[in-house]
Order: sequence, then C-alpha cells, then structure tokens
Amino acid sequence: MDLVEKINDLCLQTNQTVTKREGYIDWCEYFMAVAVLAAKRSKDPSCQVGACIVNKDNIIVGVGYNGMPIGCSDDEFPWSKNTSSPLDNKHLYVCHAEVNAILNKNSSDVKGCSIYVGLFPCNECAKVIIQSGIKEVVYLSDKNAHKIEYIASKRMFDSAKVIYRQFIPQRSKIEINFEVDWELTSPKK
Ligand SMILES: O=c1ccn([C@H]2C[C@H](O)[C@@H](COP(=O)(O)O)O2)c(=O)[nH]1
Ligand SMILES: [Zn+2]
Repeated sequence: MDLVEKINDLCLQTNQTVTKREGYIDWCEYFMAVAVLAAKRSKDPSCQVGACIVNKDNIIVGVGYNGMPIGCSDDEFPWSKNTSSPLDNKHLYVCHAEVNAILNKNSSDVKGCSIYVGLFPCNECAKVIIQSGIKEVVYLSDKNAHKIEYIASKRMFDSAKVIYRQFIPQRSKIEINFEVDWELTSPKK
C-alpha cells in the first residue's frame, strides 16, 4: 500500500473525502503492456512480438503474437533461421503478431484503430495494417530500421497516411503480481 492509499484508507475509516489513487498506468502504457504481455505467449526463441489493436473509444479489439499457424505444431515446425535447408527457416511459417492481432479482431473491422506493437512492423505487416484501415502504429523498438523491409514499411505508411510513433516508456516496468493481498487493498468495513 503506498502513501496515498494509506491516507485514503484512513479517510475511509473516518468518513473523510477520498482522492483517486496515484501511480495508475495511462492508456498508452496499458495498451503497450498488453502487447508486451501477449508477446510472452510467443514460442519464438529469438524474438517475441506482441500486438494490441485499440479503437477510438480505447477499447481493445484485437491482440496477437508471433506464432505458427493454427494446425502447424510449434513443436514440429522449425524455430531456426540460419538453417542449411531453406525449407527449415522459421520465416517461411511464422504468422506475425500484427497479422494475428488483426485476424483475432472481435469487432466487425479495425478501421480507424491504433495498433500497439513491440517491434516496428515489417513490410508484409505494413501492407495488412494499411489494407485493414488501421490509422496509427505505436511501437516500442525500431531495431530493424536499417533493413529494407522496414524502410519499405515507412514508405508505405507515409504514402497511405498511417501515422507511426515510438512509445517512450516513462517507467521501466509494470509489475504483475499474482500474490495480491486483497485484505490490504480493499476498504475496511
Ligand atoms: O513485423 C513483424 C516482424 C517480425 N515478427 C516476428 C517474426 C519472427 O517470429 C520474429 C523475428 O525473428 P528474428 O529472429 O528477429 O528474425 O518476429 C513479427 O511478429 N512482426
Ligand atoms: Zn511482419
């Protein structure tokens, strides 16, 4: 319990005005955190990507991460990229996080939505993002910016007027603690 929560707790006990708690995460942090959490489902040993699509009302309408297509076992399909046999390269098979998030949508469409993604989208994802009507890309890392696929993404986004901006975290981590002590966090009777 932080100081404000302790004060609020005291206020509650003495029937005084209670102020809202501080330290809550803002919308951008929340959506990027959902993308980062989704990435933890990825089986890719070298790069885990998550994506979270949000509509204009701040409602999450799709979440996805990079993984093998349905029916293609992630125990049987390859996860290597430097293979002697080109057919055993994971890049031939992995569905990208952005595409999975769009396909997983629980709304009729994603027109006008924003997509929060851990890694700047590749050219193939950029095409799908544009065609789906998503208008904004918020990304954490642009580590592939020098590669032609990613230069092509920006060229397409610029032409299609899809805004892209980097998410600069104001805190280095958001903790998820399953061992919450509900006795301490709920108001006393
Ligand atoms: O737009 C993108 C680009 C890449 N990914 C996925 C695809 C792969 O599983 C990894 C990249 O692996 P590397 O070992 O860094 O080549 O990231 C994605 O989901 N979206
Ligand atoms: Zn991609």
